[in-house]
Parts: sequence; structure tokens; C-alpha cells
Amino acid sequence: MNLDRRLLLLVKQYPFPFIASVVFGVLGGAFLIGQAAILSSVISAVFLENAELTNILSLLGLFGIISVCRAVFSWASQSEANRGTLKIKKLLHKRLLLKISDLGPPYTGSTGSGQLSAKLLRGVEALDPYFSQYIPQIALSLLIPLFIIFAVFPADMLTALILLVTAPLIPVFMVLIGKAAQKATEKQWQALSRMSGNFLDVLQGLTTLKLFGRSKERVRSISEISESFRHSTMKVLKVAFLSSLALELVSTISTAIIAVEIGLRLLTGSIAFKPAFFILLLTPDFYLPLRQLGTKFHAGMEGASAAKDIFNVLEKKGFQKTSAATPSSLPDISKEPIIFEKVFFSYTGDSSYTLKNVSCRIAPDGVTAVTGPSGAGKTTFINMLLRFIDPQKGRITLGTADLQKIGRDEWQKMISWVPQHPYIFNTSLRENLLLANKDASEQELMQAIEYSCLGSFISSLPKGLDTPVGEQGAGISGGEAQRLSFARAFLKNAPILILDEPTSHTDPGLEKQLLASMNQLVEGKTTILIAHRLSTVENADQILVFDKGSIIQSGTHSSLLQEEGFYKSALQVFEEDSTS
Ligand SMILES: Nc1ncnc2c1ncn2[C@@H]1O[C@H](COP(=O)(O)OP(=O)(O)OP(=O)(O)O)[C@@H](O)[C@H]1O
Repeated sequence: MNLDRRLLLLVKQYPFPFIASVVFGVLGGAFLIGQAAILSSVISAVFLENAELTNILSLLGLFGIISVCRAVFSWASQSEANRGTLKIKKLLHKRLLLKISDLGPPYTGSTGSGQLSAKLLRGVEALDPYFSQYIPQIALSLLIPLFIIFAVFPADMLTALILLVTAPLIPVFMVLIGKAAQKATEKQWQALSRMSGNFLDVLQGLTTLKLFGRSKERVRSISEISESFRHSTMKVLKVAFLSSLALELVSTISTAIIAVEIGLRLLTGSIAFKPAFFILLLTPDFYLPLRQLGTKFHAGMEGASAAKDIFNVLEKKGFQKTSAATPSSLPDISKEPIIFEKVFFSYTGDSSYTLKNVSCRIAPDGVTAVTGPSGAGKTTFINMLLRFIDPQKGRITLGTADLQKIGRDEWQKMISWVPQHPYIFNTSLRENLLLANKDASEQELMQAIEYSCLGSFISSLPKGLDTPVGEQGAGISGGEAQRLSFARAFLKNAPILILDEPTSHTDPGLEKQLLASMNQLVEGKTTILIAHRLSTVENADQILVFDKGSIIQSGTHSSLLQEEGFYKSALQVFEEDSTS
């Protein structure tokens, strides 16, 4: 019957709208019985008892009132179900957002944030018919036929028995067909997810594809995936039509059996006209909720398939351990070193460690540079400092306090991060800057702009700081984005500063200016600088050289030049490159 326990638990979070929906739906069903009773009385009075209009006026009035009530209750039932569904969708959006932000960049980076968000947002939307139609219909298809049987039983026991025997045939057929439908819908959902994922991929990588002359090839592959989606959709439709046919057939044959049985007994005079007409009026409505359950089952099936993707994310175990709540007193960050003690970390959770036995001391009020070949584990080390991931073995302390005992949010508030590819939001430059410190004064804003050499760029824009920038910072160069990120760090003015090759996108002239303002920024802060180019590390107080996840060398620029190893040989290569 496609009742995912995890989806039902969501209904349990907001039970009242769904209970109200079923109660209103059942009341609508009760009014339906009333309508049939009044109508059979009116027809019997007019045609068999030759009643005058005045005699049946009160009955007709009652029929009108009941009809209005039935319509109102049907509307209320649907609107309550929609209200409950909206609440569940809101809850799911919130949980997914919290979970993804908890899993952090190591997860979104490896999954593809665009594809992930498209898949999840569409998945939550696909759950709409599951909650707003299918779930309430399950209760209604049990209760309304039951009410009708209770009403028919005193009027005619034989018909009540036929109804009782034929009714379970519909759910039995549904379960049989449902299994095939579930498989087909799951395939259709996977094809849809693959198709939109590929489409997004092509859109994001259009420049690369064009330059390699491969765009037509990708368009062909998208049309192949679309064809497979069409194929799976046709299969779903086939099963849906087959199931409708089976359900309609069962209910039509059952209705016909009752009609023939009532007709024959009317002819022999073993049943009176009034109860016979009452039963004939109610019989189609007895099977209607069960038939509707079949239709709504198909409508909700896509949601049930989408739920798997949603729960895969919600149940994903992150790289972070549970962290303490905000502590009452934090150690003084400007005075305490950050110490790594035999830290191990693996993305796969097994013994293939990305960070192996990392021990180091990051002194306060100094610059620690992190360098090493590509894939050595520098970003993983920084992700650990940013607390996007936690050590699986070993520990990190701030002075003597275990970092795990400091609330993650609290810790992240104390860090300014200048990444290599900063994210610029689709809003004004001002808002992009104030993100770092919403309470910054105009003077602080101007100072940050000046320090990060953004003054002439901003004054060249038509609306200055209020100029909107496009999606993902379109219209802004890599160097400008990096300077904006620099300005954010000035505005946040946090005691720990993490810089990921902050001058990689700037020309040599600007690099000099930025390095000067960087010296101003690092003053009095615990600074960690990832250096992919060795030119930026010379003045660091300490240089950590990573290779294959371990620290293979550490010291100052001059001490590292005294020993043979990665640092000295990489510097020689770098210097040869610069002079040639
Ligand atoms: N989210 C992830 N899931 C699984 N493996 C990952 C993930 N992020 C990084 N890795 C792997 O961990 C190793 C170290 O990667 P990391 O990004 O830390 O290196 P890096 O020194 O920063 O490299 P680069 O200088 O090229 O940025 C690499 O083998 C990488 O493939």
C-alpha cells in the first residue's frame, strides 16, 4: 500500500489537519447518506404516493441544506489536508537545509550542490499529492464504505452482505497492481532525476563543452536520457490505466450485481421501492472512495519514490561529531594556541586516511602557512579547523580546552575565511559585504573597501555599492571576488583568520597592495594561510608542509631551506619558473 513508515512519522508531527480532513470527509459521507435517504423519500412520495409539492417542500429544503453542507465539508476536508501538507513540506525543507548545512562543504562538494538542490526541492514537491490526497483517502476509503454499510444494513441485509463481500476485492487488486506500479514509478523517478541532473551539468559546464566541441554530444546524451524517461513514463501510465480499468471493472460489476438483485426482488415484490431506491443511490458511492484510493495511490507514488532520495540525505551520517552547546566561558583565542594531537581523518570512514597522524601547534598572533603538493590534504586540514569535519582519532585543542567541547557555531563565529573562490550572492555589493557583519557602520564599510583595494572598482559602478551582482557573482572577475572576500574578513574582524591563497587571482601590481593590506589584517590574529604558490609563505612564522595527508616538514622559510625535502626542491622549481 506504499505506506513508508518515515512518511507516516511526518504526519504524526502535524496530526490535527489530517484528523480534521478525515473527520470532515466522513461528515461529507454522512451527508451523502442523508441525501440518498431524502431523495428516495421524495421520489417515493411523488411517484408512488402522489404527494403534492407542498407536502415535500420541507424535504426538498432539507435536501438543499444537506447538499450545501456536503459541499462545504468536502472543501474543508481538502483544505485541511492541504494545510497539513504545507506544514510537512515546510518541515522537510527546514530539516534538509539544516542537515545539508550540518554535512557542510565536504558533502555538497562531493555531491554537486546544483543537482542536490534540484533533486531535493522537486522531491519535496512530489510529496504533495502523497500527503494531501493519498493519506486522507486511506482513512476515507475505510470509513465512508463502513458508514454506508451501516446505513444499508437495516434497509436490506442481503445487499449489505454483497457490499461487504465485494468491497475487499478492490484493495486486493490495488495491492497486486501497486507492486508493479511502485517499481515503474521508481524507475521513472530515477530517469527524471538523471535527466535534470544532466541538464544542469550541461548548463553549468556549457563553456567547457563548447570549447572542447563536445556540446552536441552532450545534447545527444540528454535526448537519450529523455527517451528513457519517456519510456518509463509510458510504463507508469500503462500500469495506472490497467489499475483504473481493474478497479472500475470490479466496482461496475459489483454495482451491476446489486442493481440486478434489487431489480429482481422489486419485480417479485420482496423489497419495497423506497429502500431499494435508497440502496441503488448509495451503491456507486460505496465503491467511489475505494476507486479514488486507486487513483490517488498513483498520484502519491512519485512522492513515495522521491522520499527515498530525501531520507537518504536526512539519514546521512556526517563527518562531524555531536558538538557541545555554547559554553559559558570560552578560552581567550587571541592568547591560546590551536593544537592538533595525532589527528586522523578518513572521508570513507575506513582506514584509508586523508589526514594521518597530524600533530602541530598553531601559535596565536602569528602566521602559519600550510603548503604541499596537490591532493596532500591541505583543504581537509582547513575543513577541520573550520569544524566542517571532526577528527576520527586524536584531538584538537584550543590551549587545554578540547575543541569538541566548544559549540560549533560559536567556534565558526570566531573565524574569518577568505577562500580561493568566494561565493558572491545574487544581490547588491553592499549586502554581499554586510554578510560578514550586518551591524558594520558606513565608515567601517568604507575602510574595509579601502584596505582591500576595492575603492576604484566600486566607484566605477553605476550604482556604487548598491549595484546588484548577478547569480554566483556573474559580472565580477575572480580578482574582484577575492577582494570582496578580503573586505568581508576586514569587516568580520574575527580573532582567527584563514586565507586560501588570497592573492591567486590578482595581477602583480595589485598583489603587492593586497599583501600590504593583508599584513594589516593579520595583525593580532591567529592566521592560517594555505599557499599553493610558495611566494606567499616566506614571511610566515611557521610553515607546515603536507604530503599524502601527513606533515612531512615544519619550520620557518630559512630553516626549511637548510634541509633537503619538498619545500627546498619546490622552491627551486618555483624560482626557475619565475626567472625563465
Ligand atoms: N569530500 C570528499 N570526499 C572524499 N574524498 C575527498 C573529499 N575531499 C577531498 N577528498 C580527497 O582527499 C584528498 C586530499 O584532498 P584535499 O582537497 O584536502 O587536498 P589539497 O591538498 O587541498 O589539494 P589541492 O591543493 O589540489 O586543493 C584527495 O585525495 C581528495 O580526492
